[in-house]
Amino acid sequence: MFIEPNRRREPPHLRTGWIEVICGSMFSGKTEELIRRLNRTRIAKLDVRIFKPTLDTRYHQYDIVSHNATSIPSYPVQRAKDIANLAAGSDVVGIDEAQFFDLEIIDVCTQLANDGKRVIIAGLDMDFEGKPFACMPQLMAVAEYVTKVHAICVVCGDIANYSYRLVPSKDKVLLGETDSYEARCRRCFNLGNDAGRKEWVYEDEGMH
Ligand SMILES: Nc1ncnc2c1ncn2[C@@H]1O[C@H](COP(=O)(O)OP(=O)(O)O)[C@@H](O)[C@H]1O
Ligand SMILES: Cc1cn([C@H]2C[C@H](O)[C@@H](COP(=O)(O)O)O2)c(=O)[nH]c1=O
Ligand SMILES: [Zn+2]
Repeated sequence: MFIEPNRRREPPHLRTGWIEVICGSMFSGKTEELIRRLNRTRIAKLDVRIFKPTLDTRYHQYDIVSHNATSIPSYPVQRAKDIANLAAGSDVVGIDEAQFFDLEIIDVCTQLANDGKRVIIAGLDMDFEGKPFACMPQLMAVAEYVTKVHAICVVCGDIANYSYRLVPSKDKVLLGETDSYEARCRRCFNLGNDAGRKEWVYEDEGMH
């Protein structure tokens, strides 16, 4: 589990910010982990501002909602630079679905951290083809802390690192959930449609 650095007692002129990236495949718990960290900052009575791209309307227009139905209110914004203005005066900035923001999000997060804020940003590290997704590699490079979380492969039960697309679209951006994506391990992702569903044979016992 990520343990937060405790730097609250620094006087404001000495306060340094930092960037935390939470990344992984779909269903890996990125949003749950983001919400967990943000809730703790609210308990600490810090001024927290939370953002998501307007594009992400899957579960709710305003709230950030996990696949497990935990949620937290957010400001939907169209462009990364909108965050810079709306975050003025805050202590902590939370951002979900980072992969959908324009590349300016890297400079925006850097400036917020330079201004002494804690920036917690979650996003998909890879797209449906297993390629790095938009701003995510650069964000991981400039972050102080990177947490990679994993889902469970729905084909074989191993640790899943990939988001396998079940529908034929080749568009980079295609919103969806279990209707259009599966969490898969490396092997089952590479096998594609040939990946067989789990059917264990215990040789010792001759059981299925
Ligand atoms: N294949 C899976 N592996 C792990 N969790 C899954 C899977 N499918 C659904 N879930 C659910 O998704 C939750 C994580 O959701 P969420 O935090 O929204 O993930 P992410 O933001 O990474 O897509 C888990 O707690 C679990 O209830
Ligand atoms: C792999 C992949 C995903 N998407 C979309 C699908 C979902 O709407 C989000 C990811 O949400 P999550 O909180 O991580 O589950 O991204 C996409 O547009 N393109 C892709 O390649
Ligand atoms: Zn697998």
